[in-house]
Amino acid sequence: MRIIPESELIINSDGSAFHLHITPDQLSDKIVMMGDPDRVTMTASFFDTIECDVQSREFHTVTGTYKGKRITALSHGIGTDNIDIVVTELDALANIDFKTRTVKDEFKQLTMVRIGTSGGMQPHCPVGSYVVSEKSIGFDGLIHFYDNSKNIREQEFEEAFQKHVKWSPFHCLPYVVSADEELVDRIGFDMIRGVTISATGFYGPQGRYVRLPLADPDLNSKIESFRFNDYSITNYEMESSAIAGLSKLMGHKAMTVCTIIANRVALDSNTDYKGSMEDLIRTVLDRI
Ligand SMILES: O=P(O)(O)O[C@H]1O[C@H](CO)[C@@H](O)[C@H]1O
Ligand SMILES: O=c1cc[nH]c(=O)[nH]1
Repeated sequence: MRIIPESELIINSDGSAFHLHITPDQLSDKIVMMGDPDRVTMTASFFDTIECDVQSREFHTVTGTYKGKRITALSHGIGTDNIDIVVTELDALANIDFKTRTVKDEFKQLTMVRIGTSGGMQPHCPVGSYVVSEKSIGFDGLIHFYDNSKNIREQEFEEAFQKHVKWSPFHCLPYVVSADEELVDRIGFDMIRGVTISATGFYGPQGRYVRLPLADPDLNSKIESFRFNDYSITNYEMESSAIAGLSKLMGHKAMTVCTIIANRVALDSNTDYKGSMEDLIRTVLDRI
């Protein structure tokens, strides 16, 4: 049996995972995750009991109970590079024996729902709407570092997308992955379903022109007009592709749902989204 070296999986002296700083017993198998550490505080304010509250860098974790369910809420910060850390450490907390550094005989499946903010790319995703990422397109390239990614990637969709937008050879190959179907049906049954791009930045990589001119100023209009079967691209955010991809490779269930805070077609935005976020968090907590 492989013993995972200390350098590959760093465990702190208190027995916690290197970045998340939580111990295996502090993790529930039902997890809600979000970029903003303060959103974890908001989520925990809906809990009936709090078991632990741990803060380390941008990773804020609270485990507690909500209507009798044990749930962990945690912040992952911004970007798919953080998701590599978070999902790998969550999986390790659940499936690796930290004492023997070996993979446990029995697999524990985690359920992860990301509750985020996002920019709408279609008129039917206005500010304030909730969009479930039925599929995600990763502009980030993270999944290509792992073996077997071709088993979970939707290559016809990827090829059609690259052709339509005339994808630059300077970028990583975009990958398409689906969220967990059962989870999407259970949690997002009354929400807008769509295809979400996980971008590698908020400005240029999402086609925002502030001061630096864009390499391809027409990319967003090509993204808006792209169709594959009945799918159109609905929104931009920065993590769902890696969450869906890594979870699928590891055997966990995951999905992302976002409240739309800017619409790139209507050119409007709303920074006062606390109420809409609170409603979305409560809905996910009720349904997870
Ligand atoms: O509101 P969160 O969950 O952070 O999600 C979105 O907001 C951040 C950018 O402002 C990115 O993390 C993006 O994915
Ligand atoms: O436009 C947006 C809004 C929130 N988060 C993003 O990544 N993009």
